[in-house]
Amino acid sequence: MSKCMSRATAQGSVLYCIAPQQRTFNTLTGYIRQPSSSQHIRSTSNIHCKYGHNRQAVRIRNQVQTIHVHNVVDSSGCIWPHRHISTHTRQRTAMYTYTQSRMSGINTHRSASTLHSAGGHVDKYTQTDQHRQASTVFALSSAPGKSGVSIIRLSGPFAGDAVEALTRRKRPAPRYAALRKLLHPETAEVLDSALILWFQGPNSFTGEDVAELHVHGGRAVIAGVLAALSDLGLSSAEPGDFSKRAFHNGKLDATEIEGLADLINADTSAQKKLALRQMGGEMRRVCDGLIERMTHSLAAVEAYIDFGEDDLIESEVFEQEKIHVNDLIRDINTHLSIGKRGERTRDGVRVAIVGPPNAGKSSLLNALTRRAASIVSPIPGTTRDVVETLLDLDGFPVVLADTAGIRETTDQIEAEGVRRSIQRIGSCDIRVCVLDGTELNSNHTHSQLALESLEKQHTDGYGEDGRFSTILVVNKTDLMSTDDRSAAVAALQKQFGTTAPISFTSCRTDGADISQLLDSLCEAVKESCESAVTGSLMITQNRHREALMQCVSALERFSGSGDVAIAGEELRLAIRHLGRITGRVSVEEVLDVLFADFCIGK
Ligand SMILES: Nc1nc2c(ncn2[C@@H]2O[C@H](COP(=O)(O)OP(=O)(O)OP(=O)(O)O)[C@@H](O)[C@H]2O)c(=O)[nH]1
Repeated sequence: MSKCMSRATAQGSVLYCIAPQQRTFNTLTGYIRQPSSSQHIRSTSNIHCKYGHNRQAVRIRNQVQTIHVHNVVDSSGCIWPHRHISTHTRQRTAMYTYTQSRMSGINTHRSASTLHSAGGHVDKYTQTDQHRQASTVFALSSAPGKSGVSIIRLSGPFAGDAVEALTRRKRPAPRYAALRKLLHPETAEVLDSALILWFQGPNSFTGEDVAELHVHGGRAVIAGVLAALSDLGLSSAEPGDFSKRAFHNGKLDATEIEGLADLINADTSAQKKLALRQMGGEMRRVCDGLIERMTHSLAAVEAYIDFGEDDLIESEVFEQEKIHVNDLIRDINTHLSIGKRGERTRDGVRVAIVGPPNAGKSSLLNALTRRAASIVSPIPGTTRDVVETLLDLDGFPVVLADTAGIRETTDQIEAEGVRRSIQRIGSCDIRVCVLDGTELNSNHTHSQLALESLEKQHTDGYGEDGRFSTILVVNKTDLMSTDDRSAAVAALQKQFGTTAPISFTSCRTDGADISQLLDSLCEAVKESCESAVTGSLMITQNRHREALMQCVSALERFSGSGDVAIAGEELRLAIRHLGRITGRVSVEEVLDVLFADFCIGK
């Protein structure tokens, strides 16, 4: 085996490393406790060692099979003991530590040969050590870019050591902020003065050891600290890494993680409230309650299958459980019947402004958003496609869409726009149908066509929640007389009934009057979300809805089944569907209940 000698120098210290020339051997870093010195020594080859804070270690990165590190000689002539280091190919990082007490026993002024013959100061290599650094992740947890303070978060078994290596002091007491200087572990360069928070696992967000470094939010500071952590052998966190660790350590379930993501993305107060509720575990509690009930039923059915013939379990058990399951179906359907309020609050209520050309739809969108989001012109058919913009209406998120004016046309592009408008009428939550008040009483064909499209898409004008989900807007009131208004109301009520909300607006460029419409729209938007913010259950994602619906289907099959074994399978399937929402369900749960409730084995 060929050997190479690397000579490392830095600020007057010299370290000689003699190591085999291994194909896969890339980097060797060491933390050598040296009370008299904390200088960093960088090798001229790809090996480098340094004087670190509290212990000596030799870390080998990359995929290394066998490393022989022979004489390591420091500047004072000491030869560090011979060692033979073997690692696995799959181990990315191996770490060999020398305890403080043993190192302090080494007389650094003794001759090289004396020390060499003394030999054997290597601590036992532990499997855990190999993975500690690599399995510890770090990331900038606050928004990137310049800021007053930025937070870098570390999570994993090496988090505390990393803090000590950066500060060259003991880690702070858990949950107490401590002001510390951060120093580069190799160069001792001052990186920043930071506030450090230490959370001893499992009492942390991820359930692991976690440290937060509150550094000054300059780009160079952040880059310096991140590079130092990388130099320490820690891994950069993947997106969602911290939450994933929290999930795997049982700190958060899937719905709470979704709530956390929603909270971070919340733009309006309603979205924030909804996210906080979900993050607080409301969905989990509902699901856990339902799963518990199903698990009891399954336990009873399983017991009947296994012991029914021996008359240990009464034969009515199956029928009794069917009653319980029917109650479950009713309860889940109640949750589903609340509609898409949670999803609307999370993703925004879809409001479409529809109507004939030139009625003032784009003008209205601009007045509502208070910016020129859509092109306004006296030429009919200006808007060709759906123009979407986001609006915060009294804390509720709204996706407001301007659409092409509905009319018969031979222009292919405009016809496509009209098709999209009609499609939007059918798919949105609330329709705002804008009509030109000056043309309404003259049986204007375009207005009629737009109103007919509304009726076709939404036969009676009532939405899934049983409320009239279309607001009729009579625009250009600045050009209308009082008699015109009364006639417009009469005409619209004749077509849509007296409960149809009608608003009068004027979108003149020199001052819009849309207050009446704003009130109606706010009310409609609130109504379409409200129970999600205040009510008992919020289904915020389509996947929740689908899982609940699949669960109900399986429960219905259970109820309809005459075969207890098949019915048991359906119940198991129903539990699995519900378990997918929270990401937690296991066979053990069923076994636990089975044995606890029936005392089998007596
Ligand atoms: N006097 C008056 N004019 C208005 C009012 N609202 C809109 N207009 C004018 O009506 C014309 C058409 O307005 P738009 O907002 O482009 O109408 P639209 O419904 O989007 O038209 P299309 O793009 O063809 O569908 C423009 O000249 C506007 O300035 C209003 O309340 N009063």
